[in-house]
Amino acid sequence: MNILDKIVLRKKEEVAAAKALVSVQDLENAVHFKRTPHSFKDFLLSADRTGIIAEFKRRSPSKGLINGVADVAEVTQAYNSAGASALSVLTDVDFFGGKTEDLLAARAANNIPVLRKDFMIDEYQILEAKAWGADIILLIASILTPQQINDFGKFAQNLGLNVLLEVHNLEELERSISPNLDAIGVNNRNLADFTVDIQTSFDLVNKIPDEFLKISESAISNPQTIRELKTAGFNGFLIGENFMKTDNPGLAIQQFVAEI
Ligand SMILES: O=P(O)(O)OC[C@@H](O)[C@@H](O)c1c[nH]c2ccccc12
Repeated sequence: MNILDKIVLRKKEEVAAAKALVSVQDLENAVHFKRTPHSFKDFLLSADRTGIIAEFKRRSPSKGLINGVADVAEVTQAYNSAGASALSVLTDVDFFGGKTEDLLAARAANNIPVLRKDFMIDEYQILEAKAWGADIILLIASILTPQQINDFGKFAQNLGLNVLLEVHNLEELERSISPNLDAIGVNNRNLADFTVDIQTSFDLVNKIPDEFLKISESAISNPQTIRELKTAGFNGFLIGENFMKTDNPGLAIQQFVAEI
């Protein structure tokens, strides 16, 4: 069993436990449930912003502890001030050290799109994302059937949420394309074995239909890479560790942006 299989198994238990504690009605009654989500596209393509989706990530299965002290409101506000187009906040507890409160805190502190970064396997989690104030959800092709991607995408868009589909190879991309998506992200990290290769993005960019926003995800640590990815056709760049591993992620993004 690879790490992704383990995460999904644990996620099923977590979702079952959450459902027993908080009803769908409770989620629908949350204040954020009524807010209109920001448009991912507007912020990604805005000339005033950088296209960077800056991630708050405490730890990961591949890297272990990345940052045990960072404050989510402080860091996400600094990401925002430096020109991030969106924020990505991990809500997975057991493998990434995230929590619901992190998403709520990032939402409260910022007026730009926030991605709920988690392993979505059930519509209930999409309702949670909406109730917690997220604007974007992630669907990971390698853990979902094409039918689920289509259904979850439609369900999320009906709630006004933006949908980011993550793929890692051509086969996943071709089988997962659906009209109910806003953006397609190429993950440079293979979640099954953690190998990283930025070339994955360059190989797949021209296979993504132009109606979707194009995002390159993971292992980006160099401003020069952003320029190359832009030239290749990418609109967005998901960056976590490169900022989070420093003792001042806000300063790290500021210096990075100055060099783009
Ligand atoms: O920290 P990095 O290498 O900059 O990567 C960020 C982001 O792409 C990565 O955290 C990620 C991409 N897809 C995911 C799915 C689940 C959890 C995490 C991820």
